[in-house]
Amino acid sequence: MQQLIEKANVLMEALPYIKRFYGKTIVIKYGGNAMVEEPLKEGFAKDVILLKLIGLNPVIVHGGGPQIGKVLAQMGRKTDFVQGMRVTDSETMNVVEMVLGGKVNKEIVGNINHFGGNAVGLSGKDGNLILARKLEMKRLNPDTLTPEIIDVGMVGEVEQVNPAVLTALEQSNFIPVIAPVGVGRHGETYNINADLVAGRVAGALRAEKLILLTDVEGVKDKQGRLISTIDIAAVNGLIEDGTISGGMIPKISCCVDAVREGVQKTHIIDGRMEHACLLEIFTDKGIGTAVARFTS
Ligand SMILES: Nc1ncnc2c1ncn2[C@@H]1O[C@H](COP(=O)(O)OP(=O)(O)O)[C@@H](O)[C@H]1O
Ligand SMILES: CC(=O)N[C@@H](CCC(=O)OP(=O)(O)O)C(=O)O
Repeated sequence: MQQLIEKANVLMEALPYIKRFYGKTIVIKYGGNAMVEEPLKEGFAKDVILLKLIGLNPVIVHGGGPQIGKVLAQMGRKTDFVQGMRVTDSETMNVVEMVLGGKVNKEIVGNINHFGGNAVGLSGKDGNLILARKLEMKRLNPDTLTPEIIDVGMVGEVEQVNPAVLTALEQSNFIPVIAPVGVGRHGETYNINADLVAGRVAGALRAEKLILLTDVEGVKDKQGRLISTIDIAAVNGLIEDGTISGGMIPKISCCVDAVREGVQKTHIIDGRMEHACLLEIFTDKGIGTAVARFTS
């Protein structure tokens, strides 16, 4: 009997959050282990279905870097990364589009639909969702110490998000699953980092939340302890003093951009944990690191 009451208490803990987030958009960047391990894949699909059925509006943006890397390796092609971006020539672009828009996207859509949801896969080309331009990447020349532009090929940055197709899908109760491929003004195809796409989609939709699933607990301090909240005003300092480095820099920067565009709260959470999204959204403590405007 006690156990049953505890179950009811757990459900009741979610009540104020369901009320608060009812009808609101939650953008989730799906990637890392959560997209590889079977129980986590199933758990994620079910979490998304639950969110939709209780009246939230989940929008999924997925990654797939390791999956692209695997196919390129099988083809005997090597890839280079510059500042976390895959150098993308036209043949690599074809593989990226095939893997992200094909296999990876359809597997996620298939899983959500298999467990009872109603997902639709799309890339940034569909409905002109993600208008992109070539990313101008700069670095300091180590010999001359002058800034120079490095050509990373068909790597794009988001110029504009046109959310009409997402609004139409929401009105028909579909769950959109977006591959991070963009289209240029002349119809060219761009490979875009998935975190950046998720941040801009969340901004364009004025989402209530942006959740980035990664393979660490969240943002950690120099002693390796989880930082549970970060004000956007503190982010630059944490980068400058070396607390935040490497792959965490683009992640937290995209959280800051999303907050500036009107997203209420962003979260970097551990996708290795089962039901990570539900634990973040529906519990008092939440998990991972919340990045937002905590002071006015
Ligand atoms: N302060 C920090 N807290 C947590 N991780 C950090 C921090 N600074 C750098 N990192 C690095 O950032 C990585 C996450 O970025 P990345 O590997 O690009 O994630 P993903 O593959 O999920 O997109 C962590 O594995 C860690 O090595
Ligand atoms: C330009 C660029 O690097 N694009 C990424 C797109 C996929 C991605 O971002 O996947 P993850 O989130 O799994 O890293 C790539 O080619 O790997």
